[in-house]
Amino acid sequence: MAGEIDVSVDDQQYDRMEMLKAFDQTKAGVKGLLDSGLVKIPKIFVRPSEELAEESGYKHTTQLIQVPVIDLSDIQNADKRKQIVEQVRIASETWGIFQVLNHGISSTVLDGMIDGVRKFNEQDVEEKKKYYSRDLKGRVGFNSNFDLFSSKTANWRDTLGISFSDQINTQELPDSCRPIHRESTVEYSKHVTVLGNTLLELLSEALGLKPDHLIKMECSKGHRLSCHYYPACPEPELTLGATKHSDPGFFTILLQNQINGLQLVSNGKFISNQHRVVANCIGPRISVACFFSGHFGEVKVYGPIEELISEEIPAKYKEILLTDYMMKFLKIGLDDNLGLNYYKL
Ligand SMILES: O=C(O)CCC(=O)C(=O)O
Ligand SMILES: [Fe+2]
Repeated sequence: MAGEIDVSVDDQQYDRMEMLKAFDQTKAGVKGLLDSGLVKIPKIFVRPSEELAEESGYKHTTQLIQVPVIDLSDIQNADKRKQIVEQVRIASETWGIFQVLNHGISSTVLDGMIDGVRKFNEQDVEEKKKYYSRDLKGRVGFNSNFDLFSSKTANWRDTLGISFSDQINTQELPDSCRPIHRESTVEYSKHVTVLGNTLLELLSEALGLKPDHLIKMECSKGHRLSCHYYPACPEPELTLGATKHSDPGFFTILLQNQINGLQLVSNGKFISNQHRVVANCIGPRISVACFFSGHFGEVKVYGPIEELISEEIPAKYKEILLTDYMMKFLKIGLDDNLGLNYYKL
């Protein structure tokens, strides 16, 4: 139990590393802290007020911002598709994020996934602990803060990561998927792969490429579901659910329950949106980020697409080995992580 190890705030004897280790050793995550009855958040979660301030460029969730919304119905109709591709181009150039409607995934499948994440996190803690792991290459692993020991401040969330290869075979999945309701996760993964390929076609067209260009580059070859659980926080004004970062990988499809929390900053052809998640006094907020990032250990080299380079628009990024890029991202952790910017020419 989290309560057995003292991770409470103590200004006199604050040893951050010891506190991080103690927290990690509970294997019960942030939810475990909350269940132990704490009313003040441990210091490892407390952020400097400047970082938390609205002035840091974020729109506060109470000022609801409207990201571009793109309706995918009638996508096979040539005229409608042209309009959709144009919307995707504009949204990707200016926001780096958009919401999709009529994406073809039923609410039964979406709710099943969210419900599975909730049940996993709210099951008997001893059962959940069996999945606690810091092996970032593992197929299935639960932990609190993958970057716990490299980040400046811990995030108020727990995450179950599940990696899928392109061919999903239920039987091939380890038994450890059971607690998160293997069937609903597999079902969600299948649907999100179809949607991912649809989006890759639209993104290819929006870049002026053949529809199958990005799919042929194997941008949707594998994906990892990061199933986040943001427990209600007793002092949400002192911490964050997730530090400001932009995602690794080619693109991300995000599913979330009814509780808001995602905040955006828009920067400057298709941008990688920087975002962070606030902590809430209500909860849990549950989200599932599906990262289309190829496989870990992939020896494939990626660089700017030839068709998109010219004398006027020279290559802006170096060629990279996918595995090196992903390992670098994970080593740095979320804090202000700008992903591809480290590979600018
Ligand atoms: O929970 C969210 O809304 C966002 C999660 C996220 O940014 C991530 O997993 O990279
Ligand atoms: Fe993210």
